[in-house]
Amino acid sequence: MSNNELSTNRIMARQNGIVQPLLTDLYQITMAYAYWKSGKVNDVAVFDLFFRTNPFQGEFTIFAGLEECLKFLQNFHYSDSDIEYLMHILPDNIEPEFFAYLKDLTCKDIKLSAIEEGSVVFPRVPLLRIEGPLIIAQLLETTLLTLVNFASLMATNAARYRMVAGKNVSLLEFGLRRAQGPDGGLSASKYAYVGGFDGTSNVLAGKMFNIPVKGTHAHSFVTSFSTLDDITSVVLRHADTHEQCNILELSLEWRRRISSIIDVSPEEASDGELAALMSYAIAFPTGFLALVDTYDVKRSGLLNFCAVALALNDCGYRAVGIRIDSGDLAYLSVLARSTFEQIAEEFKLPWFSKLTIVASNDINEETILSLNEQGHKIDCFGIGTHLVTCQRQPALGCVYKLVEINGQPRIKLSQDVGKVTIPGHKEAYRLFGADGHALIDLLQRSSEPAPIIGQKVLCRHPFQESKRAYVIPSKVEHLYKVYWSDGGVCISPKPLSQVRERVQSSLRTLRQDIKRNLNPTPYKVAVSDDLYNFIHDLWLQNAPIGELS
Ligand SMILES: Nc1ncnc2c1ncn2[C@@H]1O[C@H](COP(=O)(O)OP(=O)(O)OP(=O)(O)O)[C@@H](O)[C@H]1O
Ligand SMILES: O=P(O)(O)OC[C@H]1O[C@H](OP(=O)(O)OP(=O)(O)O)[C@H](O)[C@@H]1O
Ligand SMILES: O=C(O)c1cccnc1
Ligand SMILES: [Mg+2]
Repeated sequence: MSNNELSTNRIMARQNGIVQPLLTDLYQITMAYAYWKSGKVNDVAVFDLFFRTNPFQGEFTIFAGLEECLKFLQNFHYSDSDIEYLMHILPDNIEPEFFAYLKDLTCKDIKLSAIEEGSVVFPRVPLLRIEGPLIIAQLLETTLLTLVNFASLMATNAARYRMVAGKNVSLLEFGLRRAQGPDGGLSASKYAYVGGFDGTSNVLAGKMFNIPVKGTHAHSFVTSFSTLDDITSVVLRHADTHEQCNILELSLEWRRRISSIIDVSPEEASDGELAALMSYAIAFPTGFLALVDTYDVKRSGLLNFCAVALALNDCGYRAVGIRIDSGDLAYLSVLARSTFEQIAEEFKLPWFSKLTIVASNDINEETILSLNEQGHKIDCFGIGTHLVTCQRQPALGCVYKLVEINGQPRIKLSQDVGKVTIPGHKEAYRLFGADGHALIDLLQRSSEPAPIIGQKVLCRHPFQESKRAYVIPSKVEHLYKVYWSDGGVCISPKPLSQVRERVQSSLRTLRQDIKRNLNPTPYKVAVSDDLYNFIHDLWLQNAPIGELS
């Protein structure tokens, strides 16, 4: 086995067990029977998978889910129990030979071309092109859509959070408890990472996808302690000397000493909270990151945290930081940072001023933008609900449309021009300007020669005759590669970390005005002159001529 095959096997090894041929809509199977019955077994189809509108009122989308689509093709097979179940639910008149046909079905005759996973993509440009026997290509529709739609929506959402947060802030995904069920939660963690998050609290996602797992602790850990008597073990060995340190005595002493600096009386601070933080510090002396908003950040949490952090320092350990999960996150983060700076200055501990401040609590894109405007000192956002449920737009509208059958183009007409499909077997090219930015995506008929660097190309709006422009590309990127043919994967999927890097490098090719949050400029998607005429001839051929009476 070659290295390439080995790495393909490693990456392709795991897929969520519910992704299987029956994870589809019933109509795919009933259509398959009707196709089979009407002698269409040898028909060859081309389907395009694309979306019509970018999500989140934005002007770009991140394409994700390709690796899972390839795993699905690789594993596509109806088991005996699948066939039994289908026999049970389909009408009695279904011919038994159809089930024998299904039993042997695999994706060996399918060819899948796709844009690279992690790329920025735009409306109407197919993300996937599926060619092969009509019946099997049809049977793939729903599963491919469910694998691409949520993955791309999540990756786009995460990339948008990354853009507003900036590259110096760390982003953690905390959404499992709020996600659309266990599968939604698992996919959300995976594609949040692809979109630019740094880690997840979801342990299974960490194991399955090799994503860094991170976290702090919950309020329950603090509220489970009521008094200082609740702490049974107070001893921590010094990191270097291994001498025993009494964390309780040290923390109480520090709390008394720093209370005047912070201007909070130790009597106001919660002893239960101090007991909890000391216990956490003893359990994780090298990873002490404490939740400080259980009672009152200013009057209790910060004082208790700093006392325990200084006690840990006496034992040779450096605390990591705090998490704030309620209140005014701008104000409280600034307050926390200035407290850390005061202590750093007073006790000549420069690292204390750099302690990490994590913020969480119903954060969304707008909250981050607003916090940026106000000024804050947050190093890390922990984000759950809005991220994983894509609350601002809960679905991406990818569709799967037949564009060619047995070499003949197919068009789906609609009163809504935006919904008319672009027929035929096509290629997509991204044309870049001299400054390195992507200028336009161009769809052409596959029979046309590719655009050439330095040569003028006429780019036309697919439906509005007067909208056209000449483009002289400085670089031309052919967007499709064949990822699956002859029953196997042709290009090894990249590790997730590389797909994540691809997202950022692909986003860098977009002009800033296309990426901005408010009223972004649309990116242009065009068709060649040849494809334009092809669409419109076919449109006229297929649109019935009405009669006025
Ligand atoms: N400075 C800020 N600017 C804008 N939004 C903020 C700021 N600070 C916090 N928020 C957001 O405001 C909301 C505050 O939530 P909420 O009204 O539930 O208050 P809370 O602080 O969680 O109260 P509680 O103590 O009851 O938990 C959250 O969505 C939070 O992300
Ligand atoms: O707010 P999200 O973006 O969804 O982030 C995850 C939230 O989950 C946790 O607590 P949880 O919300 O379960 O309880 P709490 O609101 O009482 O802290 C955590 O403290 C965050 O607040
Ligand atoms: O680790 C955390 O702080 C965390 C994890 C999940 C949800 N909220 C917070
Ligand atoms: Mg909450």
